[in-house]
Amino acid sequence: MGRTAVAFCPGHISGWFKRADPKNGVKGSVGGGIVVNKGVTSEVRESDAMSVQALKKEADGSISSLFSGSPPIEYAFEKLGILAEVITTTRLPAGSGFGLSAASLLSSLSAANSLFDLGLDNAGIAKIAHESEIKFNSGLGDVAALTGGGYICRQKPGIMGDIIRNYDMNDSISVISFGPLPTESILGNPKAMEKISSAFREVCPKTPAEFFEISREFAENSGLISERIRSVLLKCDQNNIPASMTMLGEGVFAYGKNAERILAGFGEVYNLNMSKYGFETRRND
Ligand SMILES: Nc1ncnc2c1ncn2[C@@H]1O[C@H](COP(=O)(O)OP(=O)(O)O)[C@@H](O)[C@H]1O
Ligand SMILES: CC(C)(COP(=O)(O)O)[C@@H](O)C(=O)O
Repeated sequence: MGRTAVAFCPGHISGWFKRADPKNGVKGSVGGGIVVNKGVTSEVRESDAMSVQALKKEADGSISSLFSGSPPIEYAFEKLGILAEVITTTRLPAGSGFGLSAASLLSSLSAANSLFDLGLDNAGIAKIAHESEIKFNSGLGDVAALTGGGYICRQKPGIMGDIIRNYDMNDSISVISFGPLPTESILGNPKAMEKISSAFREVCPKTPAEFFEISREFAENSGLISERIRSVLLKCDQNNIPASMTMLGEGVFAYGKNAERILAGFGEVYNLNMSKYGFETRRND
């Protein structure tokens, strides 16, 4: 069996976003989100063929297969001229607004950097990951968000854009997901993106409460809230629990110690905390 390397990248829940104006040349988005402590662990193994296997860790600790093949990762590895067997593992549901496309890219590239001694730094890895996300419409701002931790406000697009990071989101974040909302299906829908742009406000939160207020106002104006999301949001409102829709996934994220109990009435709840750190470049240590 060939040599292997392993790396982790946190997830990222977007609360609000807007695609950046391509006129300024830098592709991506502006908006706000939370870097969360659960994400993707990637194992990269030397191989004479490229392959990607995505696995999910279930609540009982068992491992199930999510899917095989990941165009964004395969593209990034091809750009680097490397072949490898990549195995990603996550506790979180794919395609559900946790930024797992970005997290799987960053963790697998970080592990590859170590395994093949590529000499890339954080910015070098983020650049390739961001380029892959944009090419496959699998995300716009998650890579930039995951270059650090906290709850954030991205004021300029791209991985070198201005990002305000706050770190006082100390209570738990509970999330329920009713199923995937393939990011590309929204980003590739001009009408949906027009409504999303009109819902966007150029404001940045100073507190966790403000973060959820901005997120919720955006979600309400985005046209994306489904009936199932609406029923969860109403229950959270009745219990004074800050909550909004996970962007882009058919789910709800809610804040504070009482949130888990309220969300549990609707299905499986993922318990998360804000992560103080983003992805870490594994060097050839
Ligand atoms: N855990 C994962 N492992 C490997 N590739 C992934 C993973 N999650 C997402 N991807 C890749 O990113 C693409 C888009 O995923 P997306 O719907 O954006 O998920 P998310 O909303 O969690 O970012 C997927 O089709 C897949 O190619
Ligand atoms: C919201 C989204 C465009 C997609 O996020 P996800 O579905 O989690 O990949 C994100 O990349 C952002 O720019 O904020």
